[in-house]
Amino acid sequence: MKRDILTIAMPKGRIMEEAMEIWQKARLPIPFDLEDTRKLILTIEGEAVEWILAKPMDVPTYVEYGVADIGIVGKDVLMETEREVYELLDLKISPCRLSVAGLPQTINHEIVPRIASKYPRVAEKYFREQGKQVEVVQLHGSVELGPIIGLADRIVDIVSTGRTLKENGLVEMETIAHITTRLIANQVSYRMKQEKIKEIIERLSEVI
Ligand SMILES: Nc1ncnc2c1ncn2[C@@H]1O[C@H](COP(=O)(O)OP(=O)(O)OP(=O)(O)O)[C@@H](O)[C@H]1O
Ligand SMILES: O=P(O)(O)OC[C@H]1O[C@H](OP(=O)(O)OP(=O)(O)O)[C@H](O)[C@@H]1O
Repeated sequence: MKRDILTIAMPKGRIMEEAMEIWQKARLPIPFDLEDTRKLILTIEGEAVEWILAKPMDVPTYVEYGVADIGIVGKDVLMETEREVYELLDLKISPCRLSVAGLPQTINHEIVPRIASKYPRVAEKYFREQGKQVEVVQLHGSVELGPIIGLADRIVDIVSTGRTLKENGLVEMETIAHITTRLIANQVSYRMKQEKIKEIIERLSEVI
């Protein structure tokens, strides 16, 4: 942890685009060279702030280990990674849901159905709590392929507009959780850098 600098873990991709909008509205500083850069650590002139550009699934890891003081991350990732971090604020951006989906009207002949997912822990926990035994196969993307190519009976994945399911002939069967993006903090940073972090929370709260 850097004493005098607040380090923010920002996920590259769709969350960053929306997060930048509320960051701007909240009059919080943003690095200039964000659009066209391969840099992974960005500083802001005149501000005691730096951004780490991270893969979404890695954001809670950086924050738990204290290499980032705060982070922006989807609730889906928090549920999957189960990291020891404080969840401070619901930014209410990138809304979607984590759902079970599959081919319509399939009769499950398998005693232990196979579930493909980018979220193996969430999937296992969900079916276990239902008293159902399943085999979970982890994929890293294009999860909707699973049932179509015969790898899995069902999937557990993000659904937003439903377009990906529809265009691949799948239907949403059960909703596991409604998801939005959260502001998280390292537990020690939250105490040591309370003033800076509280100011960010206040400013963001005004524009959410
Ligand atoms: N289709 C979607 N619509 C809205 N929000 C989404 C959608 N898909 C994912 N999200 C939310 O945005 C977060 C980041 O998604 P994104 O697609 O940028 O990353 P990713 O595909 O998990 O990461 P990567 O492909 O870089 O490993 C997810 O964790 C989820 O909270
Ligand atoms: O309901 P929709 O609006 O169609 O959105 C859902 C899709 O968006 C995400 O995929 P992403 O674009 O991140 O690609 P991925 O398959 O590589 O994860 C998610 O995994 C679904 O596939």
